[in-house]
Order: sequence, then structure tokens, then C-alpha cells
Amino acid sequence: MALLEVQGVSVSFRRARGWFGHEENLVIQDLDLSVNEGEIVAVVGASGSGKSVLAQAIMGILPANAKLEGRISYAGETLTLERQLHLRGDELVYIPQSVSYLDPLLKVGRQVHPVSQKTGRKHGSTLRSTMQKAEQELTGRYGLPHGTSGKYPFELSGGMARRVLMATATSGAPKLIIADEPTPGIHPEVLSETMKHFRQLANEGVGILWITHDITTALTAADRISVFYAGFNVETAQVCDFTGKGERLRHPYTKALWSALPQNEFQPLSGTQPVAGWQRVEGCSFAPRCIKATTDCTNERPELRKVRGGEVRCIHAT
Ligand SMILES: Nc1ncnc2c1ncn2[C@@H]1O[C@H](COP(=O)(O)OP(=O)(O)OP(=O)(O)O)[C@@H](O)[C@H]1O
Ligand code: NI
Repeated sequence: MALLEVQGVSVSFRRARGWFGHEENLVIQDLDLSVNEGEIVAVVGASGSGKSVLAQAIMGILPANAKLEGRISYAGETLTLERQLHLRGDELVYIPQSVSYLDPLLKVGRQVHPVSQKTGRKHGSTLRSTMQKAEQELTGRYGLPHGTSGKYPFELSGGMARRVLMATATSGAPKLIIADEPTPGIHPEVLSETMKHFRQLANEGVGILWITHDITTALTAADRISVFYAGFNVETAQVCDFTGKGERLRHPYTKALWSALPQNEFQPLSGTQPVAGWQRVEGCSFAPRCIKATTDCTNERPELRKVRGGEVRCIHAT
């Protein structure tokens, strides 16, 4: 049984159109994904492919105009809104994409050890010892200057605020971490330290879903990679599949991402990803840019299939 299981999940946003009408914008479609205990699963994909919406769906923090279909389960039980609320901040933690999630009116040291949802108390005892622990964590593991715990968020740079968010998420005893772009703007040395820390947490049994633009870094720390394209996950591959000319990869988009990396052929992919949900795509959403596309690709939507120990949404994949 996987720690986190996302099955057939779709998310749409409703927005007003004209005087009385409204329209539904489907931004994630029929998504299947799992994270096991002790596993780091990276989610990669272009901007707007639905990565953050998935994170919000798992955390139970989608905006009110969003509609969620399908099933998300944690430790074998469906994640209802009530359960999400109960687990959030304890076993289930979130590193948001935006640093604006930090409370602007609270010194960062008080945010590093979050208040437990269950007991209403800080992990640990007095405020003073909490601040001391936070200071140690921030200056030690996250390489921030002394005195950071006593600062307010507006006194920090973007990269520093990100490190504080990371410390906030990993300071308790999380079992599942949903990290949405936790690393941009972070100094390379701190980055490699952060990755080591994630790996260490995973080795202790924590499951991590790690959303990122940076495939190269993801490949150094993740176990599996799930690739998003226009609201679909087109492939989930093992990290070891990313090798050579990408012959072990299953989907043409994943192969294109791999070839576009500077250390490979640096071969850019022409065209742009369709904006999720606006045009209703009948067949495969990648077909207009795909070198392998045939008429079958534009007629029917490919199902997610198991191929060579991974999963792929392409009728031509073998
Ligand atoms: N609150 C919202 N209301 C309406 N549409 C939204 C909302 N939040 C996200 N979307 C739409 O959902 C789609 C997916 O957005 P999402 O933020 O998940 O992308 P992403 O993959 O995280 O991109 P990035 O890499 O830039 O963070 C986009 O088309 C976006 O405009
Ligand atoms: Ni995002």
C-alpha cells in the first residue's frame, strides 16, 4: 500500500462568463500518482501544467471555486477535508511555492516549530527553547546567518525565506512532505545540503512529493519522476531510465525534456504547451508537437498504461 495514492483525480475551476453564465476550466485530468514510504517522487513539467494545483488538492487547500473529482488517499484511507485538516502541519506538511505563506507578523523562529493541530501546543516546551532550537536549525542545517530566528519575514531575501519554509516543514515529525518548488534561488551549496536532508528524511521512511522545474536536480535525489504536460501526467519513470539518449524513456515529451538538457543534445522542443483546460483536447494533448503523432493520436485520448515498470500515456510507447 502506498503512503499517498492519487487515483483518477481531476480539478476544474469555475469562473463567471457573461452576465449569468459560467465556465469550467479543467486544469488537471484523470491523474494517477503514488508516493511510497521512504520514496522521493519528483513532479516535473512546464509552467501551468497543473503541478501546484495537484499539491493544493492533496493538502486540501484548493480555492472555493475549484471542483475536485477522483480519490486521494493517505495511508490507505481517503483524504477527506476533515482528515486533511487533522493531519496538516503534523504528519502531512507542505512547502508552498510562494514565500508569502510565511506569517508576516510573526518572527521566523516562531514559525519554524509550528503549532501542532492536535494538541494546540508547540512541539517542545517554552517559547525560549523553541526559538533556540529554531535558531540552531536555521543557522546549522540551512546555513542562514545568526539571528535569523529573531527576524520578520520582510527582513529576509527570497532565498532565505525559502530556507525558512523548508525548516518549518521538516522540523516536526512529518510522514509525507509535499514540497512545491522548494529550491529556486537557493545557493548551490545549500541546495546540495537540502537534497541530502530530504534523502535522509526519506531513508527514515518519510514520503516526499517534490515539485520542480529543475530536472537535473530532481534526478540526483528522486527515486521516480512524474512528468506533467497540460494537466496530464504523461509518464512516470524511474530515475535510472534517464540515461543515454533517452531510449529507456517511454513518452516523446519526456524524451524531448531529456534531450533539451544542456548536458545532452540541447535540442529544444518547438511549439508551446496548450493552456490547460481552455481548448478541449479530443486526443493526446501532446500530439500537435509530437514527431510520432498519427491520426489515432488526434482521435482518442491515450490511457495511462504500465510499460516496462513505469507508466505512460502514449499509444505508441513500447
Ligand atoms: N485559483 C485558480 N483559479 C483559476 N485557475 C487557476 C487557479 N490556480 C491555478 N489555475 C490554473 O491552473 C493551471 C495550472 O496551474 P498550476 O499553478 O498548477 O501550474 P504549475 O504547473 O504549478 O505552474 P508553475 O510551474 O508556473 O508553478 C493554470 O492554467 C492556472 O492558470
Ligand atoms: Ni506551481
